Amino acid sequence: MIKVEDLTLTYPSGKGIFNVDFTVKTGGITGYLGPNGSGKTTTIRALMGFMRPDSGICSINGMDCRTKATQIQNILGYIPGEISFFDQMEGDEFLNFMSDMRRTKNERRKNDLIELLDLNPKGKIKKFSKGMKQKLGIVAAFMHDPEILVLDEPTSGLDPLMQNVFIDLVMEEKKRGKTILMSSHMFEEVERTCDDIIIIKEGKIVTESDVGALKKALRKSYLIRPKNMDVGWDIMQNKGFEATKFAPDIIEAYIGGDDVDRFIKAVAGFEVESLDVRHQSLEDLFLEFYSKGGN
Ligand SMILES: Nc1ncnc2c1ncn2[C@@H]1O[C@H](COP(=O)(O)OP(=O)(O)OP(=O)(O)O)[C@@H](O)[C@H]1O
Repeated sequence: MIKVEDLTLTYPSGKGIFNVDFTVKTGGITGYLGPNGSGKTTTIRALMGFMRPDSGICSINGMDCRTKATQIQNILGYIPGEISFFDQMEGDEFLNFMSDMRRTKNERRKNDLIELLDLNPKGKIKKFSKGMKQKLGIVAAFMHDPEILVLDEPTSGLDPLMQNVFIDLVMEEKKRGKTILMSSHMFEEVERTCDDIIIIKEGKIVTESDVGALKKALRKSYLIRPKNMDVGWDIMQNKGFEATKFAPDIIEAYIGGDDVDRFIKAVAGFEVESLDVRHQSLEDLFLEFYSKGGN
């Protein structure tokens, strides 16, 4: 279990994270989303024990991330947001170095991951492309088969094919009962893999929900192109529907499931050139949270 309790960590500039509080339950996978500079990496740095919080505690499987960082390393796989390796090392040398440091050797799993990601780990890391470095980071994080995974934008730099391979890998780990916290800007990857979603903005959590509940909150809207915009607009307003002007000649009306009949009767009251249904996607909802701070 990953537990972050009332965590505040401020930089001298006053930026940072404030009273951040969440739990990733054992066997669960939580997506950690937020705009650039919102505090995802800062939270993860505290979880890794790299930074001392001003207040609050974070723990992994009951071990304090500050004082038990070494013990935690043995059960943890971590992909940093910006991967910086020992550039002079060869890729496979780096993987051996990591295994030696953790005192774990699982050659078979390491080789399976290398094959899965289609990585050639030979050659100096400084000559690796961004995607190759990311793959090397993934192998290093997963090769000791850790029970906890903390992944900071794990698919950045991967091509779409590899992003899919990675998502499948994460799903496989989830089936095997791993506990995963994953920061991301990729809505699709979060939607496909996560049980729970946390959105952070300006250092504060603005929403925390399970994906099922978020999906239930998705609204349906209708795009109506009236023959006469003024007439259509007035009728929608007078009948009290929540509507916006999607385009100069198109009205977007947001209609709850129990209001459809009333809506159809209202639309029958004016001449309509076209009517389309628009399903709000999770991505639309996330973007709303990003821009408004969530409500
Ligand atoms: N080492 C640092 N020293 C001072 N300020 C920092 C430091 N690292 C981050 N910050 C500031 O803290 C805030 C949170 O940054 P953080 O890197 O945690 O955001 P993030 O959500 O991971 O962003 P991104 O999506 O861009 O990776 C930002 O305003 C950033 O400028």
